[in-house]
Amino acid sequence: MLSYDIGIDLGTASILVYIKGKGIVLKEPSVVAFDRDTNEIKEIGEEARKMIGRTPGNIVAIRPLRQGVISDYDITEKMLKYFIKKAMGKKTLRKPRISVCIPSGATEVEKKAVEDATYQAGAREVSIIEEPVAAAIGAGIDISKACGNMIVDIGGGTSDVAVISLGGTVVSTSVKIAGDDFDEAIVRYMRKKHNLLIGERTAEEIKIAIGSAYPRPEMTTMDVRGRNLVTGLPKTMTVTSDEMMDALKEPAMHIVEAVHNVLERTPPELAADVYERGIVMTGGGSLLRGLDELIEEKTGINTMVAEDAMTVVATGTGKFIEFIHDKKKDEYK
Ligand SMILES: Nc1ncnc2c1ncn2[C@@H]1O[C@H](COP(=O)(O)OP(=O)(O)OP(=O)(O)O)[C@@H](O)[C@H]1O
Repeated sequence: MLSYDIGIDLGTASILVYIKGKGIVLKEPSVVAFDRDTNEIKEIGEEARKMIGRTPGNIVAIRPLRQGVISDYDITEKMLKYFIKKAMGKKTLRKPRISVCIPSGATEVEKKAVEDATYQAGAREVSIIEEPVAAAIGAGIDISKACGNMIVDIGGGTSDVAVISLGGTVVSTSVKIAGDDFDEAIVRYMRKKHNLLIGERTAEEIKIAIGSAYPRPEMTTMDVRGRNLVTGLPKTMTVTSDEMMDALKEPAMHIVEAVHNVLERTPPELAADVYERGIVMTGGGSLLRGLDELIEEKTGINTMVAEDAMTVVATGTGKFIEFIHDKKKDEYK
């Protein structure tokens, strides 16, 4: 019978769906637009995102997940249902097995809420996986061994740092400093240093184009348009990658501190494994230029960014189903 194994990366910013044998089939913003008067859902995902700031008063666009955890249960359930249906298409005969990943800091109550919502959304079997474990599987690390691996997963709203071994998290921390904070730091820098007001979208563009956390061999520049706070008029000015390094220093160092904090609490044997095997970075935020070099310099541990850093969590979540089934088979042997 036609059935699917599905992995869902339930992110604050976006939802990714992985189907075994097909790869990533869906990537959409985790946004829902609904009518406040009738409680009726108007749009979900990309269409809902387009409605932000453009809706009449009674229609509101919300992100039902905050820091990767359900803040509005009913809406999350409907959103999950919608994405699962959209990802699977029409030809399914049997309910899918679904694994969903949640941040390592989530509570039991939050875990249960995600699990219930997924069952309600039409799953035959649900497994909940912690984000760093999913990231490790997605990055191709064999997590079934008694060997320490460090994952630094930097998303939009949260960064998870974890040492995992034998399929579970041994030590971890979750900090609310990630990709979006880099954007905010750039907005603040431009206002303070240049009296230029820029939006967060522009800040993100600057970050991706010339942002850096570590000195580059050559300086790059970018023309930035904003509003001069003194005259109130539009203004274009050139910013350099060196300036952006200055702007991003503080949030980047927060992430380094989180890595230090986890290393300090890691049992010696596992710490030795991490020193030997290196640190693997995942998530969109890890794509900031030089962040790997900064972590490497400050910890003395070889650090690399995983291939397809933005999709490894979703891929790993999907592959987790095979992992737990293999594990169950081993237990019955
Ligand atoms: N090339 C790039 N350089 C720097 N940052 C990038 C790049 N591409 C994407 N990002 C940043 O990655 C972040 C989004 O990452 P991701 O999609 O992994 O987050 P998420 O999983 O939705 O969030 P969370 O894990 O917090 O729930 C955004 O802040 C975005 O600006």
